[in-house]
Amino acid sequence: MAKIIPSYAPSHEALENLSVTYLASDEEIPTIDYSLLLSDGTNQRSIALELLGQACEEYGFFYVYMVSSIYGLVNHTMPDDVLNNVLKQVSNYFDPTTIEERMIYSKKVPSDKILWGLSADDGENREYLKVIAHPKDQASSNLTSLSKIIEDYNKEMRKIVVGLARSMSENLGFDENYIEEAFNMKSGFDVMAMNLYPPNSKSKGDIGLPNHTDPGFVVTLVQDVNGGLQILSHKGTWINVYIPHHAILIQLGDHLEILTNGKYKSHVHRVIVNKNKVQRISVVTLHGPSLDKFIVPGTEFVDDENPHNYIGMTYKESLKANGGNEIGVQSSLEQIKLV
Ligand SMILES: O=C(O)CCC(=O)C(=O)O
Ligand SMILES: [Fe+2]
Repeated sequence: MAKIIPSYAPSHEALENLSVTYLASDEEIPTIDYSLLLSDGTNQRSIALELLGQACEEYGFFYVYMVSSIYGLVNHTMPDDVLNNVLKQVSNYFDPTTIEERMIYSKKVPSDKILWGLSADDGENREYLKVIAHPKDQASSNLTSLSKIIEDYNKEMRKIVVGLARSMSENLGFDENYIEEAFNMKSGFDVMAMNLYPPNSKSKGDIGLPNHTDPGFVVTLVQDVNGGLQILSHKGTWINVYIPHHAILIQLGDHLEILTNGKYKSHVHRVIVNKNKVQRISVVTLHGPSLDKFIVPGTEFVDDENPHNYIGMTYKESLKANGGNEIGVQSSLEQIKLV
């Protein structure tokens, strides 16, 4: 029987241009109907929770999406206009004629609240802007024309992330506040990375963003078009991330892996650029614990069979453990892992 290609997959023409080295499978990635997670005490909620548990334990990534209407609207609580606006405004922000204005944010000193970069080399091809979106007293407010939409978008996204934290806590066998408290999420350190692939100058090579995992609790991602992001699955194969329009991709972060002593894992991912043919915008938020929160595997996840696998440290220390800075939010999992 012929395979039905979902309407949100890229065209054959787009795929033909992709170097063979970076081919990945079009395996479906797990989907979670967010409204069912919120529906109190129903049988459907138990099923949604079970699917979420499987997605976290096996895959480490999934997208939030409405199961009952395959090509329809997505069923999370992010208002459509906020989602449209963030993508549109970020696209405008990366106007090639105003690059010089953005360059003032390229200074890499640890105290920076905002970081801009442009790479066009063998290792990376993207233009990006990283800002602190939460907590308010540390946020990069009023520094760019994007401040208002960033605030609106992050406010909505945080509600979804808190809902996921509660459901995941239940799945792990705890009170629903377990993850929120373990990460002190009320003061959680959220960094938004806005990415343009390839950057306005021509890209050199296929890599948009090299293999990496991300720190934090979870990473949320929205994008304007599909194509480019690939995640390494638990089976050791690369999966193309094709998600429906307006769906939100959730990837588990390093610190959920640390808290659960490896029961839930962050997964390596990368971005491949398509020979400069299609430009893509992604808005990626790394939702972290509060900077001063000490993160260590929960005692409930440690026993004779599962010894302590990670060194405990504050979130702030972990962001600096590989020589990076806070706003850079690079993974330090290699430095934190004991085995
Ligand atoms: O833009 C993407 O598709 C992924 C970006 C990413 O992985 C990141 O910013 O950490
Ligand atoms: Fe990432």
